Amino acid sequence: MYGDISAKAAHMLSLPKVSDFFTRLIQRVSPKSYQQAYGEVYVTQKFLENFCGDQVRFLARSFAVPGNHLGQQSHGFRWPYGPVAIITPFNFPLEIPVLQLMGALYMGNKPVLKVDSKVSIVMEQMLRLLHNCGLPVEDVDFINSDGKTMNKLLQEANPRMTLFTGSSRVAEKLAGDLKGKIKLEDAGFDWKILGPDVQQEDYIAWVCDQDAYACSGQKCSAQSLLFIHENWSQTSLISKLKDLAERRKLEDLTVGPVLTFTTDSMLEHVNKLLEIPGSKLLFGGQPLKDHSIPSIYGAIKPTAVYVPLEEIVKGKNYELVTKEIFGPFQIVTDYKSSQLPIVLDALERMHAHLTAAVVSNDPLFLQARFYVTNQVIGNTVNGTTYAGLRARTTGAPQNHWFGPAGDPRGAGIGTPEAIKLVWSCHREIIYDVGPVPNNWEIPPST
Ligand SMILES: NC(=O)c1ccc[n+]([C@@H]2O[C@H](COP(=O)([O-])OP(=O)(O)OC[C@H]3O[C@@H](n4cnc5c(N)ncnc54)[C@H](O)[C@@H]3O)[C@@H](O)[C@H]2O)c1
Repeated sequence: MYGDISAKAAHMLSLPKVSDFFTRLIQRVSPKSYQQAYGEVYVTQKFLENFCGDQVRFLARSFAVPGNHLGQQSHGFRWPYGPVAIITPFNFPLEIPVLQLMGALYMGNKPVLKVDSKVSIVMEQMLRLLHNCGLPVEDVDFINSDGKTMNKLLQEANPRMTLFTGSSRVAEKLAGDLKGKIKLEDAGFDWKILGPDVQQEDYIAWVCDQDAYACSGQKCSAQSLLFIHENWSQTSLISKLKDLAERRKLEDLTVGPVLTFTTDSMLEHVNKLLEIPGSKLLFGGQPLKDHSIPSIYGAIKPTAVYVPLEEIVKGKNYELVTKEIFGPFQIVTDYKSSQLPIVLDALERMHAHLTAAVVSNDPLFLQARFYVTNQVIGNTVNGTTYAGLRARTTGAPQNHWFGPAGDPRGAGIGTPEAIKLVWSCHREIIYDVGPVPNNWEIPPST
């Protein structure tokens, strides 16, 4: 049934009239450019296409292992949790709730869904579309509430599993309140390393701009810290980055309102960083002008602050530098080859290992081998890591696993592996039907 629902819903979302409706609805509540909002609709549609036909059935593929005697065999099953909850943030009003909701349903659960109330109209409309495509109305409960009310509901209803996507603060609170019966997709302080091989400067500057500033930096995968190898100092990468950032404008929402930080709080953060010795403002650092964005939201120009590497790793600065600012903001630093171990130490100390990019086509730089201690991939743990010249931190489509690593509570989104991991548990049924051998006698007690 869910294969059929997915096929119909994928078809509906492929109709220009419908995809345009959802794109514009997303834009109304989560300010981003048309292209970025459309990206959500597109990924959602492709995800639904992936689970048409028998693909939902195949998600629950089981296996059997021969037993010790005739009639015995063990079967491993992916088993649903039953009553589950899904909590999702404001920044992806369609993609995150649809992908997680359908994953929960595909694996046979009964979910209650709570989307951030600022943006939940998008999912309300999408549920109507899904009902129209055959989703039985009793299969999903949809609640609109604030966080406090949802917290109470979870504690009273006691779902067997809750999937939380949002800030680390709420994630940790819920992990305690729900006694660990939770999977998390929480904050990202995502980094990118430009390796020693300098090439394709324009392309790499463009990807950096998109990663840091698209959706005004309000993606959990947004580039927050950029490490640039000293070989790039001969290039005009920074000035290109500045030019690209300055192209962004409020009129088309290529930069726009920040929903969870005010202008003052972001500028105060910039000023605190500028007190660190050797740091400097590369560009931005000013409020947006000529707008009517209410002051409870933030509105700043795309901003980059340079902080020297040796200052970043100092105890007193580290926490400040690695604070997630959910807005158009990034830290930039540089490093020499001999300083790679310091870079790796800075990455290791981060608490949220979500996305990362290692921009290099030098395989020895990318890979770690046990006798080379300072290479990147083998020394880091981020769940979604892009490696190679075209590496990015954002843009993970439905065909890439997206989620943190290194935390047993870490969830994933999008792929069959993510769905099976998050929305089902392993159950083994050992069939042992006999026959009991004809000559069997009661053995001595053991
Ligand atoms: N890892 C990921 O996949 C991912 C994806 C998107 C966003 N994020 C993170 O989300 C954050 C931004 O989103 P946000 O500001 O909406 O996050 P948030 O934590 O404030 O809210 C997330 C959701 O939790 C609800 N909530 C808040 N308090 C709650 C409580 N006590 N009990 C139950 N529910 C509660 C909110 O109403 C909302 O629906 C950033 O930190 C970002 O990195 C992570």
